[in-house]
Amino acid sequence: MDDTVAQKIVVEKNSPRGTHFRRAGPRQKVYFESEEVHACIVTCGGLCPGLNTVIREIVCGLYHMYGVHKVLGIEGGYRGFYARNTIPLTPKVVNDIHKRGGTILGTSRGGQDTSKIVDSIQDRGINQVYIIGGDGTQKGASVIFEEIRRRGLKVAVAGIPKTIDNDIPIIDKSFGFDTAVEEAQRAISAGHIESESFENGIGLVKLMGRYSGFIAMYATLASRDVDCCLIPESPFYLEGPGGLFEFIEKRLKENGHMVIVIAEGAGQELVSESLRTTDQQDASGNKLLQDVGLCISQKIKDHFKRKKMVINLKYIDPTYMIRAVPSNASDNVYCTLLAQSVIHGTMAGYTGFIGGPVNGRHAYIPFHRVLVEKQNKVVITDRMWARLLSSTHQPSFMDHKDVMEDDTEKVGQTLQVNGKSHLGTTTAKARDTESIEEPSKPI
Ligand SMILES: Nc1ncnc2c1ncn2[C@@H]1O[C@H](COP(=O)(O)OP(=O)(O)OP(=O)(O)O)[C@@H](O)[C@H]1O
Ligand SMILES: O=P(O)(O)OC[C@H]1O[C@](O)(CO)[C@@H](O)[C@@H]1O
Repeated sequence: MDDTVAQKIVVEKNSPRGTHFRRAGPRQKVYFESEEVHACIVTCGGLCPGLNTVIREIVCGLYHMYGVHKVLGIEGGYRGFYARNTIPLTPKVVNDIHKRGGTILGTSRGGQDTSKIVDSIQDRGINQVYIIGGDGTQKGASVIFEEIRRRGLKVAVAGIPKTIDNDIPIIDKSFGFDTAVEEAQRAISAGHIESESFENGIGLVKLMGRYSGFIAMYATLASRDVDCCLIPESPFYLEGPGGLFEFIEKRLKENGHMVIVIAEGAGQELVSESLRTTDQQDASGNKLLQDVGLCISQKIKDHFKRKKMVINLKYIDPTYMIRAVPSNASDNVYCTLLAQSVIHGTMAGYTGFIGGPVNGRHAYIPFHRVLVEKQNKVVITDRMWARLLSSTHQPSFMDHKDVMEDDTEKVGQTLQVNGKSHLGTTTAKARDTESIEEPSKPI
């Protein structure tokens, strides 16, 4: 391991930075030293509350804590490295950006040409690259890191995980998630008010969550207005005993109205063949999902029409309203911690890692560790889902399908779900900070 890029500075034992680094051992008492740090920041993938806050804190942290004055913003995602302009970022430029949603840099999907990206990094004399984005983005970051290593460049690459769906593995939580849950409640509240105001009113609210139902689950638990929450991890069925239609009839009879929350990736198998376009992908190769909310709305309407029962169903899709809002107070604090932790890691000479909290402690996790892990998902035999079921009293739909097999380690644990016992599984993910390997130093 060559530390030529690092200048050895002994950190004051009692300084906050000293405390921060002591946890991970003496090698971290080494700061990044090149002639001059020249950093760049890029955001890729979908929007997420808090993107601007992270950008702001990287710029201000580098400037104020490390005297770094050269920070470039790459416009429009990965392709911006070679196809767009750059924006010089200073504390003055970014001062107020955390109050706005979106990203001042712009973002995109697709357009990952590693060779051209690294050429651009090399040509511009950049020696620190901060990459903010979801799992696709971090795969791209890992490839960029490998190419930089192959070329023998003294450039640090650091990833800041972003996904509103909260499905990045290993880390405790992704930024923007709290804000998304809070904003989702506004939509749920609208659905509740609409449903209450009409005879047999049904508010159907679609929330984000392509493969994991965290937003739907937490928004349901937080709001208490939801009668039924449907997520990708919990298959459900419509007709017959224990099915969704039967439950809707029961709730309408009892209360005269109800609210259903559905995550965008739930019940995709119920979307009719004609609507399904399995081969369609976005520019990054992600499968495009059909609007399950619209589809289920129609199926509910058809069902009650057949039964000659009048219902008033209001479908609410707040997807982009939720993603586009500025981050709330707790996410702003969290974004600050994330950004500072990552720049400390990079200035300490680390590269090829994503930064994030693991069991409440900030960790630097090598790209290869994150990329081999499966997406974080709601475990429907875990306590949180059981809590939701007992809060909504919805059917578990477990009569119909067996509990989804999860390839995480199974721990014998019996849970009461809808009055029935089920063998529980808990996620035994690599959550132990000690087990996380050290990321590399720039060569
Ligand atoms: N396997 C991969 N290898 C290299 N680059 C990738 C890979 N997958 C995605 N990318 C690139 O990463 C960028 C973002 O990817 P993607 O659109 O999948 O969003 P994401 O980072 O997963 O965020 P979100 O959670 O919002 O979907 C794109 O520019 C895409 O080309
Ligand atoms: O419409 P876009 O911008 O491609 O993004 C949609 C996707 O992005 C996410 O918000 C984050 O991955 C998903 O929940 C959603 O399916």
